[in-house]
Amino acid sequence: MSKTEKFAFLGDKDEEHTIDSKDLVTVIQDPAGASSTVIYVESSKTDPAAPPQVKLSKAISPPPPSAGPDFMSGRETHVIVSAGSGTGQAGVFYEHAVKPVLDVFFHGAKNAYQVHYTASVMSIINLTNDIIFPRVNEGHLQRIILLSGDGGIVDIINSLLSRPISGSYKPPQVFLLPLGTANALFHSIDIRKDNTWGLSSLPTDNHRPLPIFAARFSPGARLLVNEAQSEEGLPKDPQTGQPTLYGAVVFSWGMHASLVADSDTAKYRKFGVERFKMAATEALFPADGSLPHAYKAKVCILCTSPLGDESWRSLPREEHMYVLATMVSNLEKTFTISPASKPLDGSLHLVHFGPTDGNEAMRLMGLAYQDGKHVDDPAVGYQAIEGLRIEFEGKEEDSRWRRICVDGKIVRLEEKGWVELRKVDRHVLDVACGSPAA
Ligand SMILES: Nc1ncnc2c1ncn2[C@@H]1O[C@H](COP(=O)(O)OP(=O)(O)OP(=O)(O)O)[C@@H](O)[C@H]1O
Repeated sequence: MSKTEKFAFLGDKDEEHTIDSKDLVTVIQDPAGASSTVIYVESSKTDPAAPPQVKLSKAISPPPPSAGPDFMSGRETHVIVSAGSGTGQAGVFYEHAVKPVLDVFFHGAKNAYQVHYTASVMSIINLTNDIIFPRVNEGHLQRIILLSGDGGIVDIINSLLSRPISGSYKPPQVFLLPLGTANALFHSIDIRKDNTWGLSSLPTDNHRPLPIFAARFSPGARLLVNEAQSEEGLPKDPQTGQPTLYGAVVFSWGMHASLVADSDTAKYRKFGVERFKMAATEALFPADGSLPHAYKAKVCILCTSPLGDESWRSLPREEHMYVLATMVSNLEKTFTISPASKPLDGSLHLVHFGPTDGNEAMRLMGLAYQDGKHVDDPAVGYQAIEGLRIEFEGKEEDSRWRRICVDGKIVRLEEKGWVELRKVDRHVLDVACGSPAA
C-alpha cells in the first residue's frame, strides 16, 4: 500500500470523509446490515512515539466491509495490558484504542472479553499458568491480545511449555500490539506496515505458528530479577528436568547481553529504545579509557551433515565481543540484525565478531541500522545455524561477563557453566501476521 493511498467513505449525514489508508483499522458491518462503522486511527501530531487514538465513523457507502459482523465469535478473548512494558503506555493505548475497537467488534456485548492488567513481573506467567494453559490444554480456542514488548510473549511461551501438553491442546492465537521498547517480534513478522500499532491485524484471520528455540543451562544458572538485585532458579523442562528457557527472538552473550542487562532499570527504561544505545556507549567506552571487555569462553556451532549426523564446531577464536543468535530479522524497527531471516521462517542465524575498540563496535552496529549491512563487513561472521553452545570453562572470574540474554531475560552462569541453544520443533502458539500459512 503506497504512502499516498487514500480511503474515502460517505458518512451517515452524507458528508464525505477521506483518510490515509495507513490509518485504517477496518470497516465493520453493523449487525442490522444497513450501515457500517469505519475504524481508523489518528496519530499524535506532536509526539511520534505516542500511541495513536482510535476514531469511529458511521458510514453509509464505504467499500464492502473488511469483516463481517460475527468474526470474533468462537474464541475466548483475553486482553493483556502490560503496565511495565516500554515507557508505560499500554494502559492508555488500551483505553483510547483497543477498548473502543473491541467494543465495536463485539457490538458492546458485556463480558465478551477479559482484560488483565499486569501488577508484577509474575502477572503474565500466572495468568497463563492458571487460566490460559488449562483451557487450551482442554482444547478450548483462545485469542490473546497482547499489549507488551517481547517479554510478554516469552512469558507466555515458557508458561505454556512448563507442563506436559495434552493431545487436545489448541495453540492460542496471539495478536501482538507493540507496547514494549524494542518489539523485535512485531517488527519482524509481516504484519501490515501501517500506522495502527497492530490494530489492523485484529480482524484478520492470518495466523502462523511461532518458531521457538530452547536454551538449556548448566545446573547452577540463575535468572536475574528485580534489576539484578535478586536471582531465581530457572524453570525446569517437564520432560528432561533441565533448567530451560524458551524464546522466539534472541539469544546472546557478550556485548548485546550486557547492554540489555545493564539498561533494564527504571533509570534507563524511561528513555525508550535509546536506552540500548546509552548502555552500549557506557560499555564500549569505559570511564578509565580502557578497551571494552574481551569476553572469554569456548563457543561452538551445531552442524548437521546431509545424513542428519550432528557435530559441534568451535568458532576460531577464544575471545569474543558479540555472539548473538536470532530467529527474527529486526531487533528494533530499524535495527536489522539478520537480513536473511524471513518472517516466521524458523531459521536461526548467528551474528558474531571478536574483541575490538568502541568506535569499531559502534561502526559495525551502525551498519545494522542501514538495512543490515553489517553482515557484509569482513569483521562480522554471519550464518544460519542449528544450535550454539557456550562453555565458560572457568575463563571468566567476574560474573558480569557470564550473563546470557534470552529474549530480554538475563541468566547468569557459573564459572564453569555452559548453555546450549537449539531450535525446537513444537507448535505452542500462533501469531497474527500479514500472510496466511504457506
Ligand atoms: N505492573 C508491573 N510491575 C512490574 N513489572 C512489570 C509490570 N508489568 C510488566 N512488568 C514487567 O516488565 C517487563 C516488560 O517487558 P516487555 O518485554 O514487555 O517490555 P520491554 O522490555 O519494554 O520491551 P522489549 O522487550 O520489546 O524491548 C517484563 O519483565 C514484565 O514482566
